[in-house]
Order: sequence, then structure tokens, then C-alpha cells
Amino acid sequence: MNDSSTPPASSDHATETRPDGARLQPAKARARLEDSIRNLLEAVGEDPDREGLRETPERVARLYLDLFSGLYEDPRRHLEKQFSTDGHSGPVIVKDIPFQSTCEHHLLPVRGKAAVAYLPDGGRLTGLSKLARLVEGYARRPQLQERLTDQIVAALVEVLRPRAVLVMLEAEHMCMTLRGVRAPGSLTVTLGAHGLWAEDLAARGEILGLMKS
Ligand SMILES: Nc1nc2c(ncn2[C@@H]2O[C@H](COP(=O)(O)OP(=O)(O)OP(=O)(O)O)[C@@H](O)[C@H]2O)c(=O)[nH]1
Ligand SMILES: [Zn+2]
Repeated sequence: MNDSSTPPASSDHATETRPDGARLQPAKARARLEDSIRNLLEAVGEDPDREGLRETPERVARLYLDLFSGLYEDPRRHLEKQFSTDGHSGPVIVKDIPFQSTCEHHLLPVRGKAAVAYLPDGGRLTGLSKLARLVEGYARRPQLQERLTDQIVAALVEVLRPRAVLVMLEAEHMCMTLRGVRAPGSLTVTLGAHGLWAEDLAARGEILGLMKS
């Protein structure tokens, strides 16, 4: 593989800020999370100082920092390392990428599989593992499946400038299986497309077929 002559995307991608410009700080978040979990235990009538719960706020704070670690990175940075295509002009598809997310309405797990495809523009390729890292970075946040799909598409478009992108996510939402409507086994499928695969349904169908095969 050759080093790309393409300049990397903006280094602003390495850190992310809230819309108000404040930097997200995991250390501060951890202390606040611990307090919040303690409050939650008290609110449900538990004693956070009893032996079994004493370390729970700290454990759960760590858990949430892990589940929401995508809030502390800009996943677009994973696409910055690029290679030349060496003439390859066909689609690149990585499928069966497992992901774990959190439904932003109920803070319950969402687990699924992603398939990510792009059609290089003749100049830029990214590492295959970077597609899975991109999915993970956006999944590890409070999310909607539709937004997660769109963010993955937008990142690929912005950084790789490919001729086409297609992203398909299939996921089980625990908020639909453990509670509420209780529909275990139900799967939500979302699709995001850009460029040729948004415009040409026959071309999109061919890629979808490969994603599902
Ligand atoms: N569109 C979309 N909806 C989601 C996602 N995750 C969870 N939901 C839905 O968000 C909705 C929230 O609905 P509400 O009526 O405010 O909450 P609720 O009373 O707990 O809803 P029920 O789950 O129907 O009991 C539910 O229909 C969930 O199924 C997602 O990723 N995308
Ligand atoms: Zn939910």
C-alpha cells in the first residue's frame, strides 16, 4: 500500500467540542456521574452506603464513560489515514460489523450489525478497520439509529469524498424488547445513501444485494 498524496483531513477532527464550544472532559464527567448514580439509588429508596452498593456509583460511572466514549472523540479522525487506490475503482464493502449503542430515549442498549460501503473516487482509500472504528465512535453515544446511520454516511462523504456511500444498520433495541411494547427479536433496519447509490436505484440494489449475501 502506498502513502496517499492526499492531505489528511483537518486535525480539528482529533478532538470534539460541544455545540457551545466547551470541551468534553471525561474526568469531570466521572465525578458527576458518581454523584448522579448515588442520587439515583437514593431516589429508588436504596441505601447507597450498604455493602453491596458501596462501589456501585464508581463502577457505573466507569460503565457510562465506556458506553459514551464516543462523546470524547471525533470519529472522523479514523478516516484521516488514507492510501492511494492503485487504480481500484470498484466498491469497498465491510459488513457484519457488530456495534453496541445506547438508545437516547431510554438509555437502554441497542445492539446490531453495520454494513458500510463506499465507491472510491479514484484517489482515496481508507483502512478497512477504520470503517468499523467509525461506526463504533458514533455508536458509543446516546443515539437514534437514524442519526447514527446519517453520521456514518456524512463522515465518509466529508473525509473520503467518494463517488457513493451506502450504510445499512440492523439493530435490536432493548427498549422494545425488555419493556414497553415487548417485541423481542424485532429488528430495526436503517439505510443511508449518498452520491451514485442515492440516485441510481439499480446500482444501490446491487450493493445492497452484496451487503445481504
Ligand atoms: N426513530 C427512532 N425511535 C427510537 C429509537 N430508539 C428508541 N426509539 C423510540 O422512541 C420512542 C419514544 O416514545 P415515547 O412515547 O416518548 O416513550 P415511551 O412511552 O417509553 O414509548 P414506548 O416504547 O412505546 O413505551 C419509542 O417509540 C421508541 O421505540 C431510534 O433509534 N429511532
Ligand atoms: Zn429506547
